[in-house]
Amino acid sequence: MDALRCTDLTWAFRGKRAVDAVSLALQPGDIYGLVGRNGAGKSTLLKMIAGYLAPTAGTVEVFGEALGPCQTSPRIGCLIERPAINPALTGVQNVTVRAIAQGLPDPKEAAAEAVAAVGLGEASRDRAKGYSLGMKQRLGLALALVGRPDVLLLDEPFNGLDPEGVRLVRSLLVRLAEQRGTAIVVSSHVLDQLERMVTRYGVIRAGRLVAEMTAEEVEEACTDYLCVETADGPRALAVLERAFAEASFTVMPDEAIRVTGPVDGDAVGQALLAAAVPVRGLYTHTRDIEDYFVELMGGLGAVRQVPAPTEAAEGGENRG
Ligand SMILES: Nc1ncnc2c1ncn2[C@@H]1O[C@H](COP(=O)(O)OP(=O)(O)OP(=O)(O)O)[C@@H](O)[C@H]1O
Repeated sequence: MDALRCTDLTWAFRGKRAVDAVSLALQPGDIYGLVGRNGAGKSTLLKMIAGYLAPTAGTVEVFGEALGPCQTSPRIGCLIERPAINPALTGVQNVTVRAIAQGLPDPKEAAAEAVAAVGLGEASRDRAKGYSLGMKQRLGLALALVGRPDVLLLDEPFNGLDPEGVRLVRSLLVRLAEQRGTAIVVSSHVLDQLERMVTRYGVIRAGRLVAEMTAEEVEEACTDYLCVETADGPRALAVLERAFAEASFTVMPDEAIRVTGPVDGDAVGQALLAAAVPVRGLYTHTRDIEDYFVELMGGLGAVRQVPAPTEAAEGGENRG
């Protein structure tokens, strides 16, 4: 069963669709990266799923249970825009209040677990009014995590975090997905951070989900060619052309050979070694993921395009 399913989710304001018939589904353990330019509609989409904003049209289901407009689910934890923090309380008190509001059996223990997970440390006993941006962000994450939600919605979770915090949060999210099966939707402009944890991507452009792809598909799309550097270019080329008939080869002015097509680096190395061709270098040239997504946000490449919205969403009434 899907942990989260959105169908034709739409939010229109003064005739403009900030989110336009977005449908997506997450299995337990999925980490879904939402990518899009400023104003593309990522936060608005997350707010509707979280129950902060009533959709103009469309539905949200959590483990098969439909949520009404602006209905929050105890199975969803979220960090969207600025977290609601009481500055007069300490960090751990803020999280305890949230745990009590959720009716958790042992709110203090649940709060302690959440603040420990985000590495708030000693600061958790200080009043939140003195918190830095990064500490507020960690506290916001602890608020999202308390009660061990099955679905996490995180809007720019790396904002304000120092490099250590970024690493901690990233590995925490991967652990939650892998060990607890938490389904996570994460929007971020920090693409190289997303790249290290996301299992699937969704690209939002002008409110529409224009493309979806797996992490493997992105990796493949970002892998341009294999570069072989040898002292004997002509002989290396002859060996490779014989061994890999389906690949294409380009000899560069410095005699390096660029190989594109269905070829594995190890196999190339072994073929050259077997033919006693000395190899000086063998590496895969990859395109920067940021370049890839910038291109994608402006124009589609060879990825699975998401079909246009259904008629029901096109004519949807405001539910809120
Ligand atoms: N309360 C609101 N009233 C009117 N328009 C809004 C409101 N909230 C968002 N919008 C509009 O909806 C569109 C999507 O905004 P949203 O904040 O969801 O984008 P985003 O992808 O999260 O952007 P960013 O990356 O900058 O955070 C924008 O054009 C924005 O101006």
